[in-house]
Amino acid sequence: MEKQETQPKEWSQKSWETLSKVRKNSPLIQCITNFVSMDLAANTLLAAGASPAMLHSFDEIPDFTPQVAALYINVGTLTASTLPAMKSAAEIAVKNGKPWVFDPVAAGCSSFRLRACLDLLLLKPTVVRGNGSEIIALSRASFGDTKGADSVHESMDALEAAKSLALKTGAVVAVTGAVDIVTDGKQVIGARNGVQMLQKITATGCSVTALISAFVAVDPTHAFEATVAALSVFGIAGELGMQDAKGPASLRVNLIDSLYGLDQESILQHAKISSLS
Ligand SMILES: Nc1ncnc2c1ncn2[C@@H]1O[C@H](COP(=O)(O)OP(=O)(O)O)[C@@H](O)[C@H]1O
Ligand SMILES: Cc1ncsc1CCOP(=O)(O)O
Ligand SMILES: [Mg+2]
Repeated sequence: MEKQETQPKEWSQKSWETLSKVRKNSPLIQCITNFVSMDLAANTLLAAGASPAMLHSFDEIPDFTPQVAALYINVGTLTASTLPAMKSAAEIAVKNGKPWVFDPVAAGCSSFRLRACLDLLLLKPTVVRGNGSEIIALSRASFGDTKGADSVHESMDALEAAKSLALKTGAVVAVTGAVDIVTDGKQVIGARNGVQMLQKITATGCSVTALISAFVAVDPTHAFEATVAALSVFGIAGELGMQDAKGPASLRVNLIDSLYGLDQESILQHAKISSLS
């Protein structure tokens, strides 16, 4: 039977329902993430109702990773000594049927980092979320056309790269920017929530990937829909937070407050989700 496409109003309802489920279930999310993002990513998860644990020691992974609802891996401050823990956690998550979500920060920055990201992709992430330059680097398996952790591409420039990466890896692939794109290689959904000022706060990308992990944790059989919902919810929190922000520092505070206080009416009113297929 042909799969029914979710309509725009259903997308916003789905976003609300998934946030409500995160609040109700408070999923435990293991985050192996970079030093810059630890604070904002953990606070994003707490504000959404999830339970973050920034545990990254190789020695703890065999005991701890099987207990989590989802695993989040982010290579932002990658070193040769931190990579084995990431690989081990991903393997254990997959072995235990837990979803894992990958943020390939600055994937195209160096051959070391690109190789590490391509190796992690072989360990079957459920979702990959990056900016335009990161997704293009992974899809072409080439480094160079990038500016560290920041993107030199619009998200829409990475649409074909995202589709091809999704087909190659079997992961749901999300590209953020003015339009957040989510694809499984066939279906493409765009979420147009968010404000440009989010780019002026470090680790907002890392934090929205952490949020995706929590949303996927409570709806693992619908990772695609959960990813769309998380991106839209984070963007709406940014829009509401921007209303009385004076700049990046106050937006950072307001973002967390808005996410914490989001209600059904605000989500249904503000969500801008549509098909790009
Ligand atoms: N031009 C923009 N307009 C609105 N929202 C944006 C814009 N650029 C980025 N965002 C939002 O900022 C957050 C971080 O995305 P992005 O800056 O692409 O990630 P990264 O920090 O990994 O490069 C996402 O929620 C995204 O939707
Ligand atoms: C600045 C920086 N350098 C290494 S990791 C990192 C944080 C990147 O965060 P984001 O990808 O969310 O902008
Ligand atoms: Mg990033």
